[in-house]
Amino acid sequence: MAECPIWDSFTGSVHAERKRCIVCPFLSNVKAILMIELGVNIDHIATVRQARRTYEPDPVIAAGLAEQGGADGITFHLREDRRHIQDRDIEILMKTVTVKTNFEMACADDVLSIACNAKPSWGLLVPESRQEITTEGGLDVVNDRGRIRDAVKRLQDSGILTSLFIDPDPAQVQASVDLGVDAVELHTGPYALATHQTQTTELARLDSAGQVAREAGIRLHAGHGLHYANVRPVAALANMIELNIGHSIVSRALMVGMREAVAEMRRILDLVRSPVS
Ligand SMILES: CC(=O)[C@@H](O)[C@H](O)COP(=O)(O)O
Ligand SMILES: NCC(=O)COP(=O)(O)O
Repeated sequence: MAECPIWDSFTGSVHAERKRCIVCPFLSNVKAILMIELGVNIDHIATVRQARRTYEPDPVIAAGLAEQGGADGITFHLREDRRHIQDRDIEILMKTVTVKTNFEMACADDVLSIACNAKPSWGLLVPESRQEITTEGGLDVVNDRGRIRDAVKRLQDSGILTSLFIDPDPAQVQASVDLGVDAVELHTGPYALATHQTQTTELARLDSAGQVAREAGIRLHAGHGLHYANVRPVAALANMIELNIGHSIVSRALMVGMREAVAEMRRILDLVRSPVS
C-alpha cells in the first residue's frame, strides 16, 4: 500500500513520493473530514512539579492518563532553560508513550541532538526566548530560512516528521512548504486573545494560511491558547488535521483529573466532526 498522510499519521512514516502522489491529497482530505487529532501538551504538569523542584506531579503519568482519555499524541517542549520538561521526562516518555510523540524545541544544537537521539514521531520547531512567559510568536521562516532549514534537515535525517510553529501568514506557510516540512502548526495565540469583535478576523487569517498548506498537500496543525470554549471554530477549519492543546487541559485536570479533562476535549472535537453536529 502506498504510504499516504493517513498511513503516515498512523505509522509515523513519511511518504517519500507525496509530492507526485495523486492519492495523498485526497486521503488527507478524507482524514481531515473524518477526525481531528488531539495532541495533549503535558508541559504544565511539569511546571507544577518544578515549582518545588520535586518529583510530583509526574508528566509521564499524566501522559498515560491523557492517552486513556483519548489523546492521539503527546506533546512536550524541552526548553533550553528547562523551566518545565526535563531531559529525564523525555527519556521515559519515549519508552512509555504508545501514541504519537511530538517533541517541541528551538532550533538549538543541544535540544536538536537530544531529539535526534530520542527519535520522536514528530519534531516541532518553535521560537524561544528566556524572557518569555510563554511562546510569543511563530518562527520567522521567511527571514531565517537557513537556520531553520538546517534544523529541519537534522530531524529529517533522523527519520523524524517535521513541523514548524508559525504565525497564520500565507508567506510563512509557503516558506515552510519550500523547506520540505511535513506539517505547519499555525499559532492560535492571537485568535485565543482576540476580542469578540476581532475573533472572526483572526479565524479568517487562520483559514487563509491553512489554504496554502492544503494546496501544498502538507498537514495542517494548530495550537497555543486553545481551550474548551474557543476550540470549535478552529477545529472546524477546512482540512485542520491536528490540534495541540496543553495549558487549558492541564488547568481543567487540576479540577477533574487528567483522563477526564482530555476526554472532555475529545468529546468536543468529535462533535465538531460528527455528521450530527
Ligand atoms: C508552541 C506552543 O504554543 C506550546 O507548545 C509551547 O510549548 C507553550 O509552552 P510554554 O508554556 O512553555 O510556552
Ligand atoms: N504547540 C501548542 C501546544 O502544544 C499547546 O499550547 P498551549 O495549549 O499550552 O497554549
